[in-house]
Amino acid sequence: MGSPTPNPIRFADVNSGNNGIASLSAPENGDSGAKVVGRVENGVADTDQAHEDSPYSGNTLVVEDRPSVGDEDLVSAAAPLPSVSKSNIEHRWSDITSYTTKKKVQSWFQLPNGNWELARIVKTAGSESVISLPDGKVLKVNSDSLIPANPDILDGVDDLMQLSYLNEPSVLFDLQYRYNRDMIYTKAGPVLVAINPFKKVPLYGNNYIEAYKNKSIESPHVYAIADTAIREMTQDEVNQSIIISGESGAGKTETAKIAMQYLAALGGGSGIEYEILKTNPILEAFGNAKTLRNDNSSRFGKLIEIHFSETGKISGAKIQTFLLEKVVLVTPFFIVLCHLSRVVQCAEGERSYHIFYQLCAGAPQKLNLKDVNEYKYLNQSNCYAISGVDDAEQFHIVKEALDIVHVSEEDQESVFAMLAAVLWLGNISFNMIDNENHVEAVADESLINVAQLIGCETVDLNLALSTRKMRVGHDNIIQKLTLSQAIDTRDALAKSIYACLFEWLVEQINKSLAVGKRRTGRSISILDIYGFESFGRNSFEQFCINYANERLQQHFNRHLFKLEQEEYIQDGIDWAKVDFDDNQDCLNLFEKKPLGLLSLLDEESTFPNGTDITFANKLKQHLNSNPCFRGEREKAFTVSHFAGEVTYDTTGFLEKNRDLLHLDSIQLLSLCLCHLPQIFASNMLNQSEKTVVGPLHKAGGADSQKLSVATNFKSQLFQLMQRLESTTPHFIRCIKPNNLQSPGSYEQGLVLQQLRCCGVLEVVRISRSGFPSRMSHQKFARRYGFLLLENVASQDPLSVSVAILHQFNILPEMYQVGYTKLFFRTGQIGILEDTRNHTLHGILRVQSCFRGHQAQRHFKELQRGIATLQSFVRGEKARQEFAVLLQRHRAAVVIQKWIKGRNVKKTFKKINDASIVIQSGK
Ligand SMILES: Nc1ncnc2c1ncn2[C@@H]1O[C@H](COP(=O)(O)OP(=O)(O)OP(=O)(O)O)[C@@H](O)[C@H]1O
Repeated sequence: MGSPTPNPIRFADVNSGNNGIASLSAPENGDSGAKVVGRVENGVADTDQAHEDSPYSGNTLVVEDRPSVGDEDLVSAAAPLPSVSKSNIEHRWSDITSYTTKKKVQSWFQLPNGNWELARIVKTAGSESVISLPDGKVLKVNSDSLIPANPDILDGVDDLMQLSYLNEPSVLFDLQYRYNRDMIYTKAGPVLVAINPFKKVPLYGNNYIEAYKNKSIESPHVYAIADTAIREMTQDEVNQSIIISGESGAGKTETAKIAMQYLAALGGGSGIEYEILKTNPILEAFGNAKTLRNDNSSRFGKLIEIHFSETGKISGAKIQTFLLEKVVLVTPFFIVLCHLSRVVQCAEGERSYHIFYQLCAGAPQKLNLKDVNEYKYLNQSNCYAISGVDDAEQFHIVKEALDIVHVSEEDQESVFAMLAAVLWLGNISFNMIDNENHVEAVADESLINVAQLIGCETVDLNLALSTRKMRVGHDNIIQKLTLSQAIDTRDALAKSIYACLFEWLVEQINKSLAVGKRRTGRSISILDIYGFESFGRNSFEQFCINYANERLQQHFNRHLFKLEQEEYIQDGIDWAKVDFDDNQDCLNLFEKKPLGLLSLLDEESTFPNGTDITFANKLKQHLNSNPCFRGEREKAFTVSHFAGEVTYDTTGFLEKNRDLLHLDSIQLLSLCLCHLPQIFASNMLNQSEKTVVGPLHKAGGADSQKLSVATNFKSQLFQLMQRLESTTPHFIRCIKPNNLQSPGSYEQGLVLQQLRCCGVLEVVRISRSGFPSRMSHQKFARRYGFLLLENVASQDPLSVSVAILHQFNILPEMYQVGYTKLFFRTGQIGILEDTRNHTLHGILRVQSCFRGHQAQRHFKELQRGIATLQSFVRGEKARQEFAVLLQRHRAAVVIQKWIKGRNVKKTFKKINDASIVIQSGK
């Protein structure tokens, strides 16, 4: 757990000698260290959005939608690689061999900062390899520290199962590759992985809903999951569930809303879908708060069951909530796992539930409310506002939503009065009245306001806060409280009022959404539940949450196993060879009676002298031999969960588990004139009566007793699991890419930790232990048939497929031949794929040589032809020119002849004339 530890490896500068090769010593623990992947390219974004109703949804950027990268011809194909990592989790699903180094394929190498870098293997000698990194560094490393990377063609595949090498860095890289291109959804076999973009991405809205409905888009999406759920519900007549998990801020609530949006769009028409969507602002106002991890953190888990009519239209819905932190009240369909300490105190930089701030900003006049910083319950954390959120505006949205779910104006006024009473309760202070530290409440405006708001006398309120009725034998005595007891009582009252109010509101919402008369029993449930938690200090809350996750994980494992099994049986193959790791041992550690964690906790909680230390000792005494348990020093113990080891500090376990209700406070509420406090009191009394016969019942005790928190939690969890068991589940795992809630940043260590915690890597592992790669006979024959040495053109695809398997000596235990498909163990297709690629490369080379040769010959012929042609042309041209010249020459000669003749004639005539003159003697 936790972030990965960097390797203790040394980097040397390439130029600092050693032949330009930096030497690395392998990490001593054999762990290849931290995680990650490079190749970051920025995405962009814009959208019409699914999130308009959440003001907490972060910044908006302009983004282009890009198609998903995928090759339908790609298959899962990994070489048979042994594990390099000695770390527990790595070891279980790594598959690395010397294959990588032998073939000099590109590999992942872990840098000292924990990130993974793509490395090219330059040379391998013995157990060492020389690699070159993208930044030009050349390093000598232990070959075992290299993990094979996938060929480029597999970059960004939309199902992790398509990766040839299913190792952690490859999974991380694939998710990062897609995340950088705003493709936030990726499949991991049957599971959808959703990475929180922390910005609006153009993947939602009516056009997308239409496209998924018409199947014109196939890339992974919450819409696709919701669509499958609707289809399977209608076709198989089986209820469906969409189970969304992830850590705080990972995007569960947004994902649940996106799924609801799709269901509402497809099953809408009656108008009830609008009401269902409008429950979100109410639940968020009362159940969400700003925490350091998320500005809009749901402090409760919820199950929304959406019912459908025969015609596929939504006919109603029912909401169950699971508030975080401790069970206060339990009804058949309602777990309030809520310590609600946030109502009375919250950490620096965090806020209490949104509704308090919204009320102060939106309706101060009506209830004569002061500024938020005037209320002690709100001003201890120095945090009043959330950037980009207008609390007054939100208040109006909540009021509007309350109208829509038919909470009357009068009831709304009462709700706000209860909230104001909680705020004023925090301002009640106490005065010392004797020297035994006994106190009574100061009769100031706070006391008067609370009394007025809940409808009781100030004297009664004072008595309820500063005294406690005790029953000793048959006598009732009144005990005065000390300052700390009075403060505890006041805070407990505030928390109870808030918890009851939340419960009452959910009840009203459920009444309004009540399943229509024409009930078919068909439903789709969306479970938005807190994921596995492991912090520096883990307390009772993490204990309950992780126990719940352990149960959900078992549900998840079994379902996946079942799916695999069904496919194998359908195709008639021997599925008994699939290994399957169950987390039953860990669940036994929690649930076993009488020596399980929960039973021992309950037992110790019943002892008046039981303390957190005696509880821790008891655990160590009885459970030390359990392989899933380890006693730690002092009050701590460690549990080996499916997602890793978690060390719990037992401080506060007993007190939180006992969760006593004070009868005085309940009686006060029952005597109030206002109707809500009366309802709250009767609910609490009913509850305590129902559970009074539990193991914690103390005969004659003064306090109302009930089942322990852990026991209640367990029984509610069983109910929830029973409900989920009867549905076909669809899993969505939300991942938070960074802790800064900032778009574009992808912290590999953080992502890896979550992938492990939410079992995504485990899905991959489970699938790998079966026959994860599968291909139809036709496709297999088409893809690899050309590799066969003999001519198989006339044979059927199955015979061709078998011939291929024989030719490549694939061991019988590595594949199964089904009726329609071939099933392969991990890595087998990789070998074929490699041969196919090499052969294709070879063919390409031969083709290119042949084509080159042909082209050369053709070129030479052309050249010769051109030379001949040129010589003809030139000769003809010369001849023509010569002819012209000759003609001219001849013409010149003729001209010359004539000129010369004429000249001679002229001369002759002159001489002749002269001769005649001379002869005549004149
Ligand atoms: N698909 C999404 N598109 C855009 N923004 C998202 C998306 N999913 C989550 N976000 C952002 O992340 C924030 C936290 O998400 P969300 O409240 O759903 O987390 P969560 O897992 O329910 O946390 P918590 O357990 O604390 O309630 C949202 O307020 C929103 O800004």
